[in-house]
Amino acid sequence: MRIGVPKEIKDNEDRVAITPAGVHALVEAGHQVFVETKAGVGSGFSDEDFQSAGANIRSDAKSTWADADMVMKVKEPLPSEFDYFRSDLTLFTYLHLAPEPELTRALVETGVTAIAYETVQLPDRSLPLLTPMSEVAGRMSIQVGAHFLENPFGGRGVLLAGVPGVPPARVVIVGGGIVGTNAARVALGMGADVTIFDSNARRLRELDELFRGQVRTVMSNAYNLREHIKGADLLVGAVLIPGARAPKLVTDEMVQGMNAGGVIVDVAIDQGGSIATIDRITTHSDPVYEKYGVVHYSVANMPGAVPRTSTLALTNATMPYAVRLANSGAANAARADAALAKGFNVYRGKVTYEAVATALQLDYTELSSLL
Ligand SMILES: NC(=O)C1=CN([C@@H]2O[C@H](COP(=O)(O)OP(=O)(O)OC[C@H]3O[C@@H](n4cnc5c(N)ncnc54)[C@H](O)[C@@H]3O)[C@@H](O)[C@H]2O)C=CC1
Ligand SMILES: CC(=O)C(=O)O
Repeated sequence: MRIGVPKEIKDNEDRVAITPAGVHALVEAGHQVFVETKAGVGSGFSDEDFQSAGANIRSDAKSTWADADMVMKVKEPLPSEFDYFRSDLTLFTYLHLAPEPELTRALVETGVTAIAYETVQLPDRSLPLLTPMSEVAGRMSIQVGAHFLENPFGGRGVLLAGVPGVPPARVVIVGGGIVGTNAARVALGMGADVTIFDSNARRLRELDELFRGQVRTVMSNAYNLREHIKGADLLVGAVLIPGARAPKLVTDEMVQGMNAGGVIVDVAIDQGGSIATIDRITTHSDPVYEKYGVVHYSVANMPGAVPRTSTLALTNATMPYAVRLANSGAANAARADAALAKGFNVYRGKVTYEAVATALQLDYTELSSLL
């Protein structure tokens, strides 16, 4: 198979979908790999590094897409990339289609086989290709929050840890999965007072054990959220219902109850956001805006700011699946691997992931009926 890896074009997105080690694995298995020039530079990989591993360097995005049977990316294609879509193309990347009707329509109309990293799901319900970036974004959410809590950056001027005689900042995390757990770990490490919400009682028990009672675990419902968000300094949105639009759990009124100069980091923005006052996706170039006196941060590609760590972590997870797709072709790989089949969001012009179809009010077709 011919695999194309374009340079990412989203604002400050310096991750790349493959490393020289990944190129080596694919070439060893008998495939050809085209990497767009400078695609890896932001992650510390030069064209020569890729060439030495066996890649063919392409001078532009057009030929990288056009000559490939499968394109591997990090972020969802932007409108300028829709022209490259075609029915004999497999696209393997983050897609987050539930809040993206335009992209979904383009994939359906062109018949691309669109496999989303974020919905590949193992039998234990874990999401192996989302997890590494959720680990990164969860850890980053607290460091970003601490930064914007500083007075010169619009915050109320509190130190997460406080100091002897002055209490620590209050951090509230909504969603106790991978993002939430990693956020809690860093917030605790920095000395903050941490409260974590989840709607799953078993998860709350696990968190209580994991953090040995050092974080407050609270059942997620509107009443409890209102009580605990009141007076919070930093609020992290970290919920997920795989493939679906994020539920808006935090209302305008709850945000108004936060301390003035508090900060919201809505990591779940890539699925549409979980906080009512988050009304736009922000970028690394212009990451925050203010509403009700609270700083709002809603960057949908947070790990793109730490590309070296993120590219290595992401490709550790994606490459075994990429090799399987290249060796067998998309349809056979899906037949052989139920976890990978869950990644198929659009196939043969149909939406094959139910939560995406529901979010966008489109018809849903079971993948197995098309394979
Ligand atoms: N902005 C960015 O750059 C990035 C965003 N993300 C996003 O972060 C979000 C969270 O991802 P993960 O932690 O990996 O998901 P996860 O599946 O590990 O955790 C989600 C948690 O939300 C909980 N949840 C579901 N409904 C809830 C409710 N009503 N109230 C409270 N909790 C509820 C679930 O029980 C689960 O524990 C996803 O949207 C993911 O795509 C991940 C990485 C980077
Ligand atoms: C998960 C995701 O969308 C990201 O890492 O950018």
